[in-house]
Amino acid sequence: MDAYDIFRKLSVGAKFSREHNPKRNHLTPSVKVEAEEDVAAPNVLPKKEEDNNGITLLSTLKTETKGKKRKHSNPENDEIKRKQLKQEEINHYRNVHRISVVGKHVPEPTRNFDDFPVEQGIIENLKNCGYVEPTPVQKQAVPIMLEGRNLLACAPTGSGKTAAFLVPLINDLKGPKKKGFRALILCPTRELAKQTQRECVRLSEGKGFRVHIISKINKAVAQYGPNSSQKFDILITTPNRLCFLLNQDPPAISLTNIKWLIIDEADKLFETGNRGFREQLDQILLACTNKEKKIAMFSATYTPVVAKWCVHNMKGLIRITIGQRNAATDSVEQELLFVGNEQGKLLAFRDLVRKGLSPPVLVFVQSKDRAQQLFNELIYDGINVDAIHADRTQLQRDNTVRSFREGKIWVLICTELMARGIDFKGVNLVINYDFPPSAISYVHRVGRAGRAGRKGKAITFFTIEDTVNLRSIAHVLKDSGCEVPSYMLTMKKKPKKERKKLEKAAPKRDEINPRPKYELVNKIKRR
Ligand SMILES: Nc1ncnc2c1ncn2[C@@H]1O[C@H](COP(=O)(O)OP(=O)(O)OP(=O)(O)O)[C@@H](O)[C@H]1O
Repeated sequence: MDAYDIFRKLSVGAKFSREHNPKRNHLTPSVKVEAEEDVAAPNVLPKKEEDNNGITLLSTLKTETKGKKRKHSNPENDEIKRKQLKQEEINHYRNVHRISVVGKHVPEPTRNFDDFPVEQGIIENLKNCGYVEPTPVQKQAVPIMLEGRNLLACAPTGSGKTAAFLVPLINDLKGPKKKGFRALILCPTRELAKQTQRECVRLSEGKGFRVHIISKINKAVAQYGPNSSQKFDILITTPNRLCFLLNQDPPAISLTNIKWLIIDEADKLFETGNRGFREQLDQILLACTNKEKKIAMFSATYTPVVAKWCVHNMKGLIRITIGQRNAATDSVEQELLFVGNEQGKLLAFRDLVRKGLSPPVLVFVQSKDRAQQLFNELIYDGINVDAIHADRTQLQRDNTVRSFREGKIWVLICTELMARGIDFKGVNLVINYDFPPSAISYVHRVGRAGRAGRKGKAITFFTIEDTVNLRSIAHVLKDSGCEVPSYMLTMKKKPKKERKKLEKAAPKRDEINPRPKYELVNKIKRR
């Protein structure tokens, strides 16, 4: 009996199925070799996708499964395979943290603070701030800036963008030098500049940097002028103040040694007209003559004009976006409340107070006058309230911000001045008493609550006159997972001209509870 006979005897009654024999697939050499070779073949190198600007989309790595097959793996193929697996792992990590990148040779995101290739002292400072893990924008922006790359970063409000640019900047400047300013951080408001200065001092503790903010113009003219000792390192300022110094004859400040130019709230600084800073920005850019300088732009909102400028003017640019572009932070519960008319707003506000407000609360109005009018109303309701706007002196503004931070003021009425960047910890509620002038403004305003992962709430009053932007703002709410009536989403889109008009000038509104003049005067006097 040969082997064949033995097999037949043993297998009587047994059925063999090609499909259900697991060993077959496992052992069939052709299948196994094919799979291995497809991955290792040279034609599976990351497929480059050129976007409109000729930039490579690295996060869209694809694996081609068809192509030339090689019978034997070699070290070169193994290296390609290793690189590809690594890239897939990086892509996965980015997806988990909702990081998208556009650019060539984008460095991989850093997982933990201890992995940041920066001086240990800076890591200690981060930990001393109570930060446990880098936020997504920090994970990706820090390694990019550490490689000295130009960057445009868009990440939600309250997601830690300030530390994302300060950490690499502090590390790169190494220590104090007598070379004049080597880093310039531009912010749209003085309040934001002060806040950034505080964070910079905290994160650079132990380094001995001189972190300046232009507060008194006259003092600055003497301090930074041609006869200065150049003992400066980092300048944080608003464009207007800086341009004032640049416009002196001779210029009262030199930006020739600027190595890092950081533009915070970039889309605001790129706005034209009297509400924006475009002209000033152009002048500042011209004054930063160092050819080696790097530029990093940050904002919670994205506008095409900024992206276009960056693509054309920033060599080797990398763009990063965290989450969905121009979306409100998802840690804020948002509500749109129809209040009929101006009187309805005051009633609705008082109703909220009656039901119980949990401070701190920020209330946005569209103008200085209306901030004062609302203040005049609320102060007599026994609410611990104050107002901040451009007509108040610098000292008053500083005191108000401090009192609000310290919890001495519970309700702070403010204008668009405070919409961007200001980090009041633990703001529980934002009330848009006056409807925001645009969806972008809405995103920034509601972003004063729900910062650094905390929860918050935003209520936006609207009247029959606020329909121009209702649809786009309703979409922002919907995109961040909040409920909105379907009619708002399907409303007819208003012409761009009307929307632009609103961005430039606030609509006319009835005074907040007009009263006989003598009564108002008495109230203000008693303040
Ligand atoms: N890694 C971190 N872990 C925890 N908290 C952090 C971390 N990084 C920053 N923060 C805190 O998060 C808060 C928001 O940070 P930051 O002001 O930088 O936000 P932002 O992204 O610039 O917001 P905006 O767009 O409104 O300007 C701050 O209170 C900051 O101290």
